[in-house]
Amino acid sequence: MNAESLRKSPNKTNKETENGAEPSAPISKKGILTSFLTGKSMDIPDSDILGRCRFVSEFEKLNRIGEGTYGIVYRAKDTISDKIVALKKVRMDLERDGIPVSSLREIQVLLKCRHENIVHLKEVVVGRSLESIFLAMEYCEQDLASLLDNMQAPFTESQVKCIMLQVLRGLRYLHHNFVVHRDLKVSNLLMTDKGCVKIADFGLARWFGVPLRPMTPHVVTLWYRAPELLLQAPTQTTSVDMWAAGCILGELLGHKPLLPGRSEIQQLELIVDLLGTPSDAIWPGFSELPALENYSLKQQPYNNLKQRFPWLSAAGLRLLNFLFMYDPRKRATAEECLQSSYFKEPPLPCDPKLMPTFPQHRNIKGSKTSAPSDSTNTGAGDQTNNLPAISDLLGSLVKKRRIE
Ligand SMILES: Nc1ncnc2c1ncn2[C@@H]1O[C@H](COP(=O)(O)OP(=O)(O)OP(=O)(O)O)[C@@H](O)[C@H]1O
Repeated sequence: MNAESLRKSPNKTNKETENGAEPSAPISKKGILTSFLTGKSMDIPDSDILGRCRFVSEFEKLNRIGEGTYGIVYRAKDTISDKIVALKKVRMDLERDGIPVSSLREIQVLLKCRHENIVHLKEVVVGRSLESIFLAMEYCEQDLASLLDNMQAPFTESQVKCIMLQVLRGLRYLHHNFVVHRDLKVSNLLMTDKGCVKIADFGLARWFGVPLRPMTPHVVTLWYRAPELLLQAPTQTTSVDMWAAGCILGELLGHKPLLPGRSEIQQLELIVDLLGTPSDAIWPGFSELPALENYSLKQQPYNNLKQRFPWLSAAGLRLLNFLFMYDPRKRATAEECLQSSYFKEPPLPCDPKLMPTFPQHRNIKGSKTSAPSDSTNTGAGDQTNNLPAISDLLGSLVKKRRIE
């Protein structure tokens, strides 16, 4: 496994846990699904809410740009508007209940999000068979993981600040709207050739509320996973995204992954090596966390962030320390980070438009791959009178799955 693929999925476990501790509600009827997808009342006719889906044959596949756990992503041209889009083919779980719950979540969250630092889901597109669904998203030329692996010179501090400000603005928007992303990492940060950073991949995202309900702890790719998740705290909040943001800031500043653990135990050890051993004094309730019943952390009294980043200003170190508060209740919020003096002192964040442009290696890398199976000519002209609504389509795919 090379650094790029490790960055993308280092020990990601249990990407979705339908049978875990998470409360769920049955989805089997079209109306319920419509309400799930839109958050609107179930008695509004589906077509009024969701409109009609276009067929994928209206898109010309250009090349494959990425493949994740839940789908293959293609660069494609919308032949009606001539615009370039990213077309993510949802990987169906035909052995089980059809459309993966992560894809339903991704559609549900993205349909409601509209922010320049969140990838924009333009529409849901269908293939010839009911089993093929595609997400047509705005196209971003780069993802940060591939960029970091391929760029000649590392980002300057002023570019790092520019990227982080955009990530934090995206997070502030999500958290204000009660969405926790839960899988923030450099490979899920995309960048346009205008220097605009977008948070992507909402397959693990959730709405949270008060009171906090238990969620499965095995989320967030290992390197970016917060200590409360590693120690199996039953509830999780937006602070898991903030820890991941701290790891991303460290990675951008240090030009390599900050905490590249190979197992959950090693991940905890790396955290303790960097930040010192937590205690009930700094993190009330720490010693009662479930994982500590069978395991004790090694003793390491020092915070080594300054040793790791000796050149970083006091404001930069303060920000990192704030993001790496062990106690999730004390950890920085996105809003607090945006106020940090680190972003107001030299070197100042560069203007996104002044970010350098990078070679679009992804457009070449995947070009040998075959077309999405439904992008062949399906006689779309004959079909346009009979387009299914998103809710009809998903309703027929979701058989008996229970989702939150
Ligand atoms: N809108 C987009 N524009 C350009 N590239 C994209 C876009 N969306 C996704 N990609 C590329 O496709 C890859 C996989 O996409 P995505 O992360 O959404 O899939 P996934 O199956 O949910 O992945 P993972 O296994 O990381 O959870 C990304 O790393 C990125 O390189």
